[in-house]
Amino acid sequence: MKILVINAGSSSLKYQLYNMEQESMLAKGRVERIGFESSILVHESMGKQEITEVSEILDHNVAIKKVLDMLIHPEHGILSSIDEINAVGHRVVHGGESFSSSVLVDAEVRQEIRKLFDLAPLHNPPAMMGINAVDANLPNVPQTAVFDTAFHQTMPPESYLYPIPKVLYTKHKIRRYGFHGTSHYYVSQKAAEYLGKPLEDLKMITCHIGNGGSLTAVLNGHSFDTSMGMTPLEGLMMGTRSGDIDPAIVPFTMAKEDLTMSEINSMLNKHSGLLAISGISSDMREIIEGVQKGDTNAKLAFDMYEYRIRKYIGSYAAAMNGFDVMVFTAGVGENASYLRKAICSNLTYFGIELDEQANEVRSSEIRRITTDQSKVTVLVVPTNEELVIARDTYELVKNK
Ligand SMILES: Nc1ncnc2c1ncn2[C@@H]1O[C@H](COP(=O)(O)OP(=O)(O)O)[C@@H](O)[C@H]1O
Ligand SMILES: CC(=O)OP(=O)(O)O
Ligand SMILES: [Mg+2]
Repeated sequence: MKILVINAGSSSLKYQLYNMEQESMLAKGRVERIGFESSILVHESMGKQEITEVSEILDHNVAIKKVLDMLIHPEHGILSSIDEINAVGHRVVHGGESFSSSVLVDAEVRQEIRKLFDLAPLHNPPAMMGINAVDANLPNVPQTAVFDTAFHQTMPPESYLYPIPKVLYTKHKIRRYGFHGTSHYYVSQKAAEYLGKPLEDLKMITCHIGNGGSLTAVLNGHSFDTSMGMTPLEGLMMGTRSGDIDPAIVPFTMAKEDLTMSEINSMLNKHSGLLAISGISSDMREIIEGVQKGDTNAKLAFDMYEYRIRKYIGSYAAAMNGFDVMVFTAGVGENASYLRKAICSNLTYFGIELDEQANEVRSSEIRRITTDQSKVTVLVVPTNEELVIARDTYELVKNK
């Protein structure tokens, strides 16, 4: 069975094609700058050369059409016909309280995803566009929705409620949902498997640090608390997102700077975080380069970023009354040994003893970066959200 996995963003679309019998990836790629004149499609079929195509891709419908054309391209493709695609799985960021597991997309599911546009204006509309685009181009193929929020539906009310009037929860569902759940789920499973211990017996902190970042306290295999909130803005300092700030800053700044709601939203989501403090970039690679060159703004940005991660680790240690395992994952977590070292070197109170040599190893494999004596085991676990989406999709469609 062949499954296409789609992760649609507002102006981008990432995809992977899987053969589920072997769980092997057949092709992957991304479309960037959808809606612009010069959109970019980067495609790679396994065993063939990567190809980059620049053209005008005005919407997600055209993007999907281009991806399908590329999959059957005589030179760069991997399929002889698009009829070989048996199902399509979508990453849907916000599932609200309606979904605690992945589902087949039907009319009801569509309506629920649409209802959640309000809560995830940057993420759910493009996912819906992706679903509609697949409908238009592959009308008879079953589609599934895999939610970032699903794994976090096990959080207890003391974790997910905000201390504000309760009517806001009952009326508008204002609460913590948490995101990157597919990744937190995957890496926690992998970590337990690697250590040969039942996940149910472990207290784990998973650190998904990419462009967006979140930490999760995984208690006995379930999400107990997580740093992102009603939206993916809360929690850690991120590439361009502020993370936690005093909520009073919002009305204060709106008044002082005469900003609209959409302007303040854009400021906190797109013009804050590493980018704002460093004045250089939202990309951790460039921040670390800046630090190493002696740039003081880059250093301040790095220190704030690291300190805020460490504070969350401390609070989740308190939340679970200790922890046995900590996992680093996603673009920054998997690659930035410099950041991992800064974090771990300042957590010796918890009995973390970094193995500096192991920390510097570059690999795409799961690995331990603490010594044998370390009280807490720290691992680097490459995440694979697309594989989880493919597996869930396979489970949902295989007997249909
Ligand atoms: N070698 C590296 N060192 C430090 N940071 C890196 C490295 N490689 C990638 N990154 C960081 O990973 C981030 C992207 O992470 P990723 O998980 O792919 O994000 P997203 O899925 O949110 O787009 C980049 O912004 C970059 O800062
Ligand atoms: C939910 C979220 O923040 O996703 P990403 O990290 O991909 O932006
Ligand atoms: Mg990501």
